[in-house]
Amino acid sequence: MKYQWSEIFLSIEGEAKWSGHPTVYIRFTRCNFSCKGFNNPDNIEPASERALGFSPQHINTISEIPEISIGCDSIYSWHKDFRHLWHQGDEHVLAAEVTKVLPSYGWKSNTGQEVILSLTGGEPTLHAKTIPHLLSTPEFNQVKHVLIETNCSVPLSETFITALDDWALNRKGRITWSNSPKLKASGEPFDKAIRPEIALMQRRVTQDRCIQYFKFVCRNDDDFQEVQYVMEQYYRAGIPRNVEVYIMPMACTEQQQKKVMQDVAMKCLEYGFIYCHRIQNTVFENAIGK
Ligand SMILES: Nc1nc2[nH]cc(C(=O)O)c2c(=O)[nH]1
Ligand code: SF4
Ligand SMILES: [Mg+2]
Repeated sequence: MKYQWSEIFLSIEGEAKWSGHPTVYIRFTRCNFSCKGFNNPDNIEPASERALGFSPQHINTISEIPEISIGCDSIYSWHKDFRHLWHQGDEHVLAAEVTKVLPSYGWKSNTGQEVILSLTGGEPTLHAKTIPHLLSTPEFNQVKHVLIETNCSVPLSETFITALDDWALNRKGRITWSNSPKLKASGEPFDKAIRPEIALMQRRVTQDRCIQYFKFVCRNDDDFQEVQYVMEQYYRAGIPRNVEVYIMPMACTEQQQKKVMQDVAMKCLEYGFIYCHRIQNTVFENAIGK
């Protein structure tokens, strides 16, 4: 099967439940959203040279991309102007790239710590038809924990869920659904962004093999109120009220994160949500490949 990705890297998980855990990321290409509203009060076109501070055409490899500070910080994985930087190949080519970045101890360290395989993007569920085949490739025999970093807005097929469930049962593995539904501030329309039936579908992966949480990007009280409203829609549809809800400061850069993190942390205490720092911003300046 054919795969298309923009980067593969090893880092510590920077966000939410598995923060700090060793993780290999496959950043797939394409997204169904563009999230132009993030960190963009002046409504600048995020793919323009004015917003980026550089022209994508002049970039030859992904590591040359400077810090992105407006819009989606993963724009290079889905915007057509970055297409020349993408990679493609079959599952063996992709798995070989993953193996290159894996720590010398492989998928499990001597202390028993598992390396998470994070499928991110872009929107990784747009590749759902090919993901089960990828997970069954022999190079991934030792993978025990797959994290799907999704915006929870792309319908999931019965076939995909069954395949993930079979993989988890046979492998004694786990699937984490890391959901980042987009609020109004992202610029995406509510009815496209908030799809409780998709979150419910995720839970059809057998319960003891399935972890699910929600993670929202906030900067002010309006955003927190919207999270409350949005979660109510998920609860009504059948998502249990004890599901973990994380709030991340709206920030592409560490500077932006620093500016709002204290307010966001205090609001988390007020509303009863879990504060979620973007560790990769603080530790690695949100650099590409970290
Ligand atoms: N360290 C690190 N953690 C992450 N968690 C989610 C990420 C993403 O961009 O999907 C990400 C990322 O890009 N880097
Ligand atoms: S859904 Fe995620 S990857 Fe897609 S544009 Fe929005 S922030 Fe970027
Ligand atoms: Mg990132």
